[in-house]
Amino acid sequence: MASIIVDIPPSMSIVVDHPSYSLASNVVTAHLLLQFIVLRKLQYLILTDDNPFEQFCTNLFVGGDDLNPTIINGKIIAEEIRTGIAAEIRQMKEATGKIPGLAVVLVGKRRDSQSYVRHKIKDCEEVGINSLLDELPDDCPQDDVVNAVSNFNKDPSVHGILVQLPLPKHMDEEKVLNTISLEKDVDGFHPLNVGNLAIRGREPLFIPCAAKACIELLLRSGVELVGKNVVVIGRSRVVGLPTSLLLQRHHATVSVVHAHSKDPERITREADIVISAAGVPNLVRRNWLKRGAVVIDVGTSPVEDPSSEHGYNLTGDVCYEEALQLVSAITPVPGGVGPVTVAMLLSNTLDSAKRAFGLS
Ligand SMILES: Nc1nc2c(c(=O)[nH]1)N[C@@H](CN(C=O)c1ccc(C(=O)N[C@@H](CCC(=O)O)C(=O)O)cc1)CN2
Repeated sequence: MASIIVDIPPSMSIVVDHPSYSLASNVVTAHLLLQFIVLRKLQYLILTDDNPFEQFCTNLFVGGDDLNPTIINGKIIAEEIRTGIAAEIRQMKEATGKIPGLAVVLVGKRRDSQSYVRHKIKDCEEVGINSLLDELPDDCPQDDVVNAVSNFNKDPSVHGILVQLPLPKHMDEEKVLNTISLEKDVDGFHPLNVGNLAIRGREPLFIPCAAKACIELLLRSGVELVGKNVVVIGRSRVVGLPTSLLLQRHHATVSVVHAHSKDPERITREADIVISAAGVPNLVRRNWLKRGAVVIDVGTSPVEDPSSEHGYNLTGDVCYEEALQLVSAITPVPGGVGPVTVAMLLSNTLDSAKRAFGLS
């Protein structure tokens, strides 16, 4: 086992004998630890793996309960965005006599997908977007989905098309998404839109909604991104990958943690901002977080709870109660990223209609 000896002040010395000793190479931290030992008249201090050295010291000496974290309210932010979109659509209607149209293809009867699609259609109605829904059975051939998309591609009243994911296992998601016309790809999942998001100097026509929602939540909460260490947990097509790409466009230093990452706790603990999109309830515990970090929780997993109204609770990736004790800002689940994701879909659909009507 490695050890480190720090002399402070001249007559005293401190020996840290622990695997996470490298964190202690920070002399300020060592000073703080020594002060603690002297103050409490301790003979020795045991550091365990879930109580790493630096985090332990930071929590002790910078104070543990004075942070008063900001709860970032996604419902209010989404409402503000929708109000702006509704006003623009009213103006558009006055100027052109036309409104934007969104087409949704829903395959199967997954309850979560049905619920998300309902949210999308309801929010479309609220802001004045016309919505069309094509529902297909779980066991339909892939060609039926491709045909549904192709029909919407040809329909001039449709400015945005989305295929609700995930698709049933027998379908090739990539092939289906490739059939969506680039100009109507309001989810931003078409490989050309993703590729253009990844390349500096290129502009994708659409950016995936959850990625946009994360950035919107951060910027509207006054969180600076330039030069910040951001850890994105998860690398999915829907959230993790596009969010990591979009953050780089905002000049953040981005690390992506995934199922094969070694020591994800340590990597995440170094982040100023953590965006978690793993879909694993309560994955991120207190010891994953740096004091004062900003946390955006994209996870929404149903966790069984017979005492709740629907028999389950929507649970985020981040252990909320634990995180509240040391973060500076956090999004709740529900009521955080989800509603803003849908607002971003409406915004992408409006942008698409503006392009089609020559208004942008
Ligand atoms: N084609 C797509 N499929 C999927 C996407 C997507 O962006 N495009 N994302 C997710 C699901 N999703 C949108 O489709 C989504 C998830 C969650 C919410 C939301 O508002 N959640 C609420 C709670 C809702 C409830 O109570 O049921 C919240 O977090 O407060 C909206 C959209 C996968 N598929």
